[in-house]
Amino acid sequence: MALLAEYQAQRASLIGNDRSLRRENLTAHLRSDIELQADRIVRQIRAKEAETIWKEEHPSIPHPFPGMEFLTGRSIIMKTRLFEILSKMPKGALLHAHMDATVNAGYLLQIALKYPAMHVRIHKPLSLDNLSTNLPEFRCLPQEEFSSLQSLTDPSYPLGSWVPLRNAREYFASELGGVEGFDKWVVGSMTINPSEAYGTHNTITKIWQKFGSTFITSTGLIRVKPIYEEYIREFFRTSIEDGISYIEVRINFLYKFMFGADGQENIPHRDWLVAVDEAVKDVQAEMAKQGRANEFLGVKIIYSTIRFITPEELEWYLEDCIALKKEFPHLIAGFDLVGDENVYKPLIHYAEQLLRFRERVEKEKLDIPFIFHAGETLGDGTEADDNLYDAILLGTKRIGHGYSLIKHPKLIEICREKGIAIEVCPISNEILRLTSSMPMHPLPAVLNNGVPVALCSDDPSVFGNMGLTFDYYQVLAASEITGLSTLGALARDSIEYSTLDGEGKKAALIEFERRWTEFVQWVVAEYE
Ligand SMILES: O=c1[nH]cnc2c1ncn2[C@@H]1O[C@H](CO)[C@@H](O)[C@H]1O
Repeated sequence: MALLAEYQAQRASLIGNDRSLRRENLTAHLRSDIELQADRIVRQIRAKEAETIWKEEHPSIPHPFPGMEFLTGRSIIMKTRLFEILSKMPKGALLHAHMDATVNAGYLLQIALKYPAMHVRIHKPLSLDNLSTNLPEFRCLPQEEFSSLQSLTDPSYPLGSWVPLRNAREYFASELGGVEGFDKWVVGSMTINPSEAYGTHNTITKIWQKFGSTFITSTGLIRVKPIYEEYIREFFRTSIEDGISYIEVRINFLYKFMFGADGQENIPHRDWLVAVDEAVKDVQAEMAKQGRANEFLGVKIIYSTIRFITPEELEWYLEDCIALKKEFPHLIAGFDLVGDENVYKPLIHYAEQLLRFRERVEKEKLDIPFIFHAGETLGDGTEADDNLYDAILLGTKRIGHGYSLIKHPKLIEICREKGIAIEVCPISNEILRLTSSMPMHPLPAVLNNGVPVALCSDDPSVFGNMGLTFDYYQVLAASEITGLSTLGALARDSIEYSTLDGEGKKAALIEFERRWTEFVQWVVAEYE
């Protein structure tokens, strides 16, 4: 018996020692009694739901489990109490999202339908068999080019001709579902559905083909000034409703102009920034009117372009970024290169331009850190994986995705010591087929090696993970140890590792603590 008692003591000590290194326990001393109580309640609810709703039969979801494939499990997630709780949780900052993929696709279509200048065309006849691959192309036309065609689907439709969006919708063939069929077709072209992610496109290469096509379609609608203005307001409002109080959003500046309401493609980048500035002010004013001013602390932009351009072209974008920073110092937070790392150019391809940019930025005392996507791959020693070396050597402030970081002990050490936070996008990684479900995601390994992490949604309109609640849910549901306190630590880190400056960051952290306390009190009052 003494033998076993001694073993038990050793066991408890080892577990205690190991657990003490986990992220949430590094700040355990800061936890209030009420937070501990809320954390315990949430654990009980999670355990109960794992045994009930996640074990029940659901029509068309044969083998549910917590942390399962998001697109299949989404309807179950939304019925859980855990989801209800997390949707009320203050999330801190959203540090990784692509602007073009932040507003519900159906809502975007509704905005676009207000503009008679918006047209649509196709190049192949539409049929029930090709609805998911025969994609709509949208464009805002100048008045003199408006078309009077009625239908995209009539046999007399001249393929490749523009049809006013409203007509195309109203006269969409009834065999293809009429108006409702049109909406489904358009929304389907801007989103990924479960049979694509887990069936027809179930490889990284194939899902990226589908994923890339959603941007081609949605950009046609979004890159129109009046639509953009409404779009970004909706993004900010829905984020706030989800408990996000500050945003660093990546805007893709690849196209040099946006279309104006008059159908002319002549709106330069500086006007895109003016639009963001105005939207932030308007939404802040709305919030102030509701007595909720402190729930929305603002938005910054991570200037992005796509990693298929030439190094010479990159020079233009870097100059453009510097010019915008000088005119809008409060808006430009950093610089990034985006797009599929597995197929496009690695960072090393642009090293010379990036190094010169860094030197120049330092000399002119401009604050434009690199905030690079890197290691969003399953590769081990591939160019995409090696991007992690270059991102770190080039001085990246944070790493977007860093999915393959876990294979690099030295880089983990550097991230931990230098405080390079990883923007982890759990649902994005699963839908883009890096992992088949949350229990297989490397997040706990990264986190428990002391690397700071901010949870992010990446492309919520394409994946259906609007806000941050779904990503937090997947992380919480897939663990036995991660608790509400861990999520609180992650939310706090999203502010800590943002580009907010000293005073701004301090204020944001104070406000977060106020909301966090209110939240844990609510959990206890409501669910005890
Ligand atoms: O997870 C991602 N990794 C890399 N690039 C991405 C990701 N999500 C979106 N984009 C890229 O951002 C652009 C839209 O602004 C798109 O070109 C898309 O490929």
